[in-house]
Amino acid sequence: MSTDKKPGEAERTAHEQIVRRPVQIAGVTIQPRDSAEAAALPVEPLAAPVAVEGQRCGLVAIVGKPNVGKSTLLNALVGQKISITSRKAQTTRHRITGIRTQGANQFVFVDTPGFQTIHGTALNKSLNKTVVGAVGDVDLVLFVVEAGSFTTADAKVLALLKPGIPVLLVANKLDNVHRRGDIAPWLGEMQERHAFTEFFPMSAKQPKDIERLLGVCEKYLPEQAWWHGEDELTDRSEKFLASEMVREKLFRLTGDELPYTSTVVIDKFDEEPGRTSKRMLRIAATIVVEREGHKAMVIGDKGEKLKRIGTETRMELEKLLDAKVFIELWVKVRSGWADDEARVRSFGYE
Ligand SMILES: Nc1nc2c(ncn2[C@@H]2O[C@H](COP(=O)(O)OP(=O)(O)OP(=O)(O)O)[C@@H](O)[C@H]2O)c(=O)[nH]1
Repeated sequence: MSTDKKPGEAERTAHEQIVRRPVQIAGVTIQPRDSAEAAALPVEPLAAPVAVEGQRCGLVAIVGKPNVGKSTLLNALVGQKISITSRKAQTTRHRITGIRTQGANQFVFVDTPGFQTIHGTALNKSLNKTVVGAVGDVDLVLFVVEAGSFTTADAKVLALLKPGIPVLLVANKLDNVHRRGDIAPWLGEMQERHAFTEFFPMSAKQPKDIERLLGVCEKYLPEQAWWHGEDELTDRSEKFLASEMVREKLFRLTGDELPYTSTVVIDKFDEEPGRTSKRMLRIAATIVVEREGHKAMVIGDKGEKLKRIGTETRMELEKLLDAKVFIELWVKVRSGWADDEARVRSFGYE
């Protein structure tokens, strides 16, 4: 065997050397492409990533019934808006990963749609599947409820949690509780319901509470190398974030009249060479509603509402993506899409 080293080869880590042998991942043997010599070596299972000293990294799921503040909490924990929030229940429809790297710790958060208990549509079945998938294999679950309250809808979410995974009870919206003395007996009742590892009364709108919560979550992260780069905020695409942003403005600006079954499809997401150093994005999106009446509601008087949805989305996306954004919005009526499984999938739901 030749001992000649190419320049720089001496600096290779032990982990890189192992990857150059044939390896088995999920039962499949993968041959290295560049070395016939290495291919002759015995096949070895791929070693786990070598932990960089002191690094911790783990998955934290955020679960709870609709409207308890999960997305607000995720955005605050990540320190950037990546999940949409609104006063209207059931705005979160996808599993969203938010990443926060702080000191030696990398928290990978998974936000889930509020568990749907009322309607049995194809859309709601798909949303519930996302929740069950998200809580299966994580290091910690943040079970979010409104402080002082526990309803049947909360109980249904709690019943989904698998034994063996630590669950922290996040009693959110503490700022809405005027009689703080009521919280201690309520926590006692909660203790009876589930073996929560910790109780955390807080407000997702209080930066101090967010820092304290990160401190508590830290000890549940296993010691292992980070999965994401230090600057990464989310694993969702910019296109996805754009559709979520349109959806948020849509719900915020149409108030309670527009049913939550309205959705947004991105038809075009193109990056064009800008004249300055700033990136330039050209986006076209269609808002899909169920009835002609909803379409009129979204367009508004002389197109005023749709124009505002477009302007507010553009302003927020320009900040988030650090780019100049042009956005064009359309509204289409597709009756019964939330009941149609094929259509639910074609709109990007699992
Ligand atoms: N007063 C108060 N309001 C909060 C707090 N956290 C969230 N909210 C509000 O609660 C509402 C719902 O918040 P979201 O973060 O959208 O809730 P969600 O649980 O993600 O909702 P779904 O997407 O329906 O599952 C919004 O109006 C938030 O501003 C809090 O700590 N205090």
